[in-house]
Amino acid sequence: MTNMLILLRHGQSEWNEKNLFTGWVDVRLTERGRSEAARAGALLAESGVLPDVLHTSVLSRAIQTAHLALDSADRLWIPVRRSWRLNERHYGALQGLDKAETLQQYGEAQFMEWRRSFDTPPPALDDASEWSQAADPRYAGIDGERPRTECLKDVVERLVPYWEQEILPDLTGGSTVLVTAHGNSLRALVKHLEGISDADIAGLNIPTGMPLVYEVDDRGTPSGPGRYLDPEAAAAGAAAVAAQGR
Ligand SMILES: O=C(O)[C@@H](CO)OP(=O)(O)O
Repeated sequence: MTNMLILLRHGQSEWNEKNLFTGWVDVRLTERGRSEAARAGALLAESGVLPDVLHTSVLSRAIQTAHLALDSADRLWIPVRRSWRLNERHYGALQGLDKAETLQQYGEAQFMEWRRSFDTPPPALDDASEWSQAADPRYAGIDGERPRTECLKDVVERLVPYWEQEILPDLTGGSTVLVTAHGNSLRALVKHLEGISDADIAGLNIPTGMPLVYEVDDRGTPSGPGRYLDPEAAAAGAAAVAAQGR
């Protein structure tokens, strides 16, 4: 049996607009981000890909995106699961820094190593930082696992168990699943789904607010690469993400 999986990065956030490293900082959508999310839901409705269950991160921008998209698709009523395991990659001490200034200060090689290498995390974020999540009640239950920085490899390691134990059973049970998450948590999931190498994943960028659809078999293997419902806009959006900081 084939099962439908929709991946959706949140719409433009306040910190995407300001060009700041975001990670686990809980910023909201901009006006543009809200319309991207609503349009994503309209695309789902037009294509007849209607979600039966939603999995989101615990960050507000992904939750807002899901709500707006499901509202346009008239599917606000579907069951919802939330997990920190779908959160954006924790950006460590880069959280809150301007991308262009960081590029200028540290140079292209270091900047890209932090942004897109598979296994080099940025320096850890101090618990006393104003951008730390140390006192955030939503992470109270995961103290041993709450990161202070993460590379993409760390995200794969915390996300794949959630994919296997929580998302895949919904899919193989016959539900069309919508996952609303983030640029780097979705890069981790796409890497796992499509078997992309540690080196090649550096070149993959996920645009904001663009539904990416997979047909997945009962073992979780997709029939082919993901298909954006609006490929042209998705390519332009991905190029804009790749160019951030420049
Ligand atoms: O700042 C972030 O958390 C991410 C996604 O917005 O940025 P980048 O694309 O640079 O990894």
